[in-house]
Amino acid sequence: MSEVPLLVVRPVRIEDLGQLNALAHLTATGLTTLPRDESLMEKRVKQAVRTFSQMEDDSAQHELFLFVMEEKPSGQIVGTCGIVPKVGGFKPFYAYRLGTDVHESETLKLRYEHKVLHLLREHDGPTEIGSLFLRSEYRGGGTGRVLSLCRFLFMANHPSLFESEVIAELRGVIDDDGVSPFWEALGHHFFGIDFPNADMLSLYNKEFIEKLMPRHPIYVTLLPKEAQASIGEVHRLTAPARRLLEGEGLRWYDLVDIFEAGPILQCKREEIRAVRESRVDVIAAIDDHPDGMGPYRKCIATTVGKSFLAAGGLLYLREDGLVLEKSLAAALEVQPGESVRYVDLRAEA
Ligand SMILES: NC(=[NH2+])NCCC[C@H](N)C(=O)O
Repeated sequence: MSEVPLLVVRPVRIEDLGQLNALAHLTATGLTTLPRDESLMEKRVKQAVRTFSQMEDDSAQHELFLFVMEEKPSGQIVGTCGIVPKVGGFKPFYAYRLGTDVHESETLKLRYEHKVLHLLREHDGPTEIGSLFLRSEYRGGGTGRVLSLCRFLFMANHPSLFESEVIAELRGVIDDDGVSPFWEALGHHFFGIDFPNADMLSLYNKEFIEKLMPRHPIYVTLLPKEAQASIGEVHRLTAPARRLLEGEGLRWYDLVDIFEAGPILQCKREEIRAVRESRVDVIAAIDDHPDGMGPYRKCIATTVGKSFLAAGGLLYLREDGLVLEKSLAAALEVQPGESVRYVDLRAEA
């Protein structure tokens, strides 16, 4: 069989640690699911390995599903993505809710609508799709979409493991030196440290947030213009992720990050396009010269009962089921008679 490189998403393993640490060094400041800190990375990977091994156990606390994208046959890890089945719990999940307060005076005939940030502490939180990272050489051509969409196929396979609401916290406006206008205007006065430090510390322990965050709502008009303008806006490198998630049905309503005011997108799990439109069908044949309608470019994943594997690839539709090319079937480790879950990749040509 020809060895065409293929990219497959699979659950993280403890042996991936070294490669994940190397990957984290390619990010500017690290990501929640890919911290630039070896001990924290190890903790995350162990949490994820445990979570995958306890999927069948309803009483277990499922902390983190972390996936890696592996290039076959080289074994190189080129990207990661993750899902936190539930945020909040023992430690609350913090966010600012942007509300409107109306102030009106009959005497002066004045009416003001003030934007106000209210601190939210959520113990019974939603499912969060975590940060996604893909090596720059692999970006484009739909690979990032596979990494993002496979999380929704995984959720569709295991709905009972996830909350009915799904959120994504997107990176807010920060410049190349790690300076966030919102943090400078607000957090910095209360925490006394710079944004990258506070961001990193919050991954370990959120006690300081509880103790040091301003206790009162914040009137947005009192913040400098640049900080006001950054509320709900994303970092320029996060703009493609925002478009992708909005295309899947996630929307920004009124929640933002408490440190840098990046938007928190929300959607009901069942209303996410890739969850709603994904289908499970049986594999009729594995053939390099398939008949049937197609090919169709899909994000394809194994279904329940098999270890989770996902890839982007071509599918052909026949009356008796799907036809997959050999390399794709080999990557997904599937045989005729088994089923796969798939959804349109929606990648631009
Ligand atoms: N950019 C940040 N690190 N913000 C602080 C953490 C906020 C996050 N929503 C949490 O509760 O964990």
